Amino acid sequence: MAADETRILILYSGGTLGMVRNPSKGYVPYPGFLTETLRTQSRFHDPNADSIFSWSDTTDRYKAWSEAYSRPDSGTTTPQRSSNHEMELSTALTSVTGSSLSSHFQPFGKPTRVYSSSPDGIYTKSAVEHRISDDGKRLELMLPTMVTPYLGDGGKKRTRYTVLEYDPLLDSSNMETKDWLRLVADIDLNYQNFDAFIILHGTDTMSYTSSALSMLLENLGKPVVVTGAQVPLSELRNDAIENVLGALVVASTQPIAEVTLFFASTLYRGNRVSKLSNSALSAFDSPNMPPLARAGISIDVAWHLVRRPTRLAPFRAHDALSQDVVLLRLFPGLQSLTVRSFLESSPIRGVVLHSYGAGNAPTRKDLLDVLREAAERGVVIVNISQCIQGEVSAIYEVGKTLEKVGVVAGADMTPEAALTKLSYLLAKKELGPDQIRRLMGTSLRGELTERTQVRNYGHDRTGRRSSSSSSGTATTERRRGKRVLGLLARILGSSHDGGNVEEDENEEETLYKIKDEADLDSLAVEAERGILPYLIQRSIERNEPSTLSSLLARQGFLASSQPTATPHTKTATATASAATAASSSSSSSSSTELDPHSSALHLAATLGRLECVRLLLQSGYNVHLRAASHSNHSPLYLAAYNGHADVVRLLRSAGAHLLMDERQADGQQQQQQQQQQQRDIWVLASGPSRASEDAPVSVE
Ligand SMILES: NC(=O)C[C@H](N)C(=O)O
Repeated sequence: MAADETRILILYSGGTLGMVRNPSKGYVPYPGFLTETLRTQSRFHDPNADSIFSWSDTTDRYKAWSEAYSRPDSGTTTPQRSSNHEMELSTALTSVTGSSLSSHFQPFGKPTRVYSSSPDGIYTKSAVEHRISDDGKRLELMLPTMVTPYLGDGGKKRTRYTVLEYDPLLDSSNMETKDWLRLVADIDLNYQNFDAFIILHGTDTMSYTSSALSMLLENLGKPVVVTGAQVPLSELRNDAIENVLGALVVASTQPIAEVTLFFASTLYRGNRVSKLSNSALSAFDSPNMPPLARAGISIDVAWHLVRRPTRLAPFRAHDALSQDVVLLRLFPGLQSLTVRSFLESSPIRGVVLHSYGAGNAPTRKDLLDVLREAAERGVVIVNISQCIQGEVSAIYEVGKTLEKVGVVAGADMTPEAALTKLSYLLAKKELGPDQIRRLMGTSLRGELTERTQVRNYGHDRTGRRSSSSSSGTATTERRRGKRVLGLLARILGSSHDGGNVEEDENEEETLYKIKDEADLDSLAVEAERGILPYLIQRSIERNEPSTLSSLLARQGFLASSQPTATPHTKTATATASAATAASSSSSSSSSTELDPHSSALHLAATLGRLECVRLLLQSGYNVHLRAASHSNHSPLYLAAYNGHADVVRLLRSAGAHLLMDERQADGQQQQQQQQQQQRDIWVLASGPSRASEDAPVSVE
């Protein structure tokens, strides 16, 4: 596979988007329909890059295409409709195998290897070959691929994808816990061979699935985008095309290594969404957190909200969920007897309690006694609010009473996130109820806003800059800003190597005689915006980890306190418009964001700067990305190619693996590199990297 292609695996579990109307049963998912629809539309599949989509980037190219393809004998983009439908269909079908219509039915692209964790649960009709593995546990398929027209990056990249279609396809109301585990197992089996994953899913339980997947996929280094539609592809007017195409583009072009949900031009964190409408095309919202991105005229990503793994740990797919969990919604008049029999009649180990308002419940002793007894038996009870927006904060006495009987606050989690997180934690045998209670109030995958987070990041939950939080750190930040300017002067002005510039504050003060503090603030930030990437590069070249460390800290702060470009939530109408107003004055692509396309890690890997590589990984630089400036290679390949075994080892411990085309290239490389030492490094770079199974639950 070429390095200019992003490779995506689509796991198609079902849902409205691929349904066809059955006269007696209503909409039903129909095997093969979705893949065929995508294959026959050139915006989704353009194997020879000869569709109008690949040739309309300039007028000259369109003219050339038009002259070649619009001659009277060249056919049209859709089959002509005749008055006789039967005849038209049979003519079209004959033509598929013949020649005249073949341009409308593009052949599939070259097949690729895909694994399925469920040997009996796959639609194999379009597979070129398939066989059950010797241990009977998985299905190995050669699946044909589809490839988009060239997109983004100046038209030099395109996306090659393949669809692994589940059988039976499910209306998502029929999804169960085992189906989530299956999706996770399939991502795990195919993790190294693809750059990103898309899950096509019904909307009804999509937010449960995206929440569960976010918990089960730990230290994720690649995008996993869940999407679906309200209106199926089989309808002329539908939202499936926009959603699938949008998910493909976002997954291919934005290195957001999280489980996300893309719907109606909006990308949400997967564990922050709920389905709020069954009639609007914009069916989802993320009431307690702004979206991660909006696909408007351009794709605006709120990079300061995007999570990046900062632990040196490989990707890990978890394979267990507890089903002993329930949702319990309070309502006026709820009888304690009902709750008691509910809690005692089944093997319940976890309860998500839907309380009122800011986490309030009746203070009736009989009801509280039932909850206390359950908590004492080890049942973990988590309090979240019935309100769509807001958090549980125990500001009223009635709320505090719940805490006293052992109910823990679930902050601003959605019911879907709270339930699936509880189910994930209860499946961990090594965790006792108290540990689970503590973890339920801690952010594992960005599913809740921790109070300290609000203070540290200087944003409230609608994404506005929080003024109260920023003032406390202003002085420190001003000092750090000056320090960076000092570093800048030192690096640019001096030819001597090394030296710990960071500690030398007096010298910096003399370098910068500041007259007007307010001017300095904006000047310093502007200067840093422009110069930080360059300084980072220079500190790597000069192998100065301590300088790099302070530059990265500064970059991290500026990225997290980015005042805006934050796409707002729909539910927070009032505050959202304030957020939009605040954001309108600033650019959405400020370079103070941690540049996701930066090649700093590639440079450090190439030069063998071990400590710099470690610092970059701990600052959230993605271990899998290719860099155009480094022949489209991953950091791991560059470290191996340049013979830096220690860096290879470090990258492997952070989950790096050679990309598909690099694995093919490494064989040739080994042949050229005769020395034993060089051969060893490629073995090191391509060996298996698995997270240890008994690693403790991590708070990322
Ligand atoms: N729009 C949809 O996909 C709804 C469908 N019932 C499902 O969840 O599968």
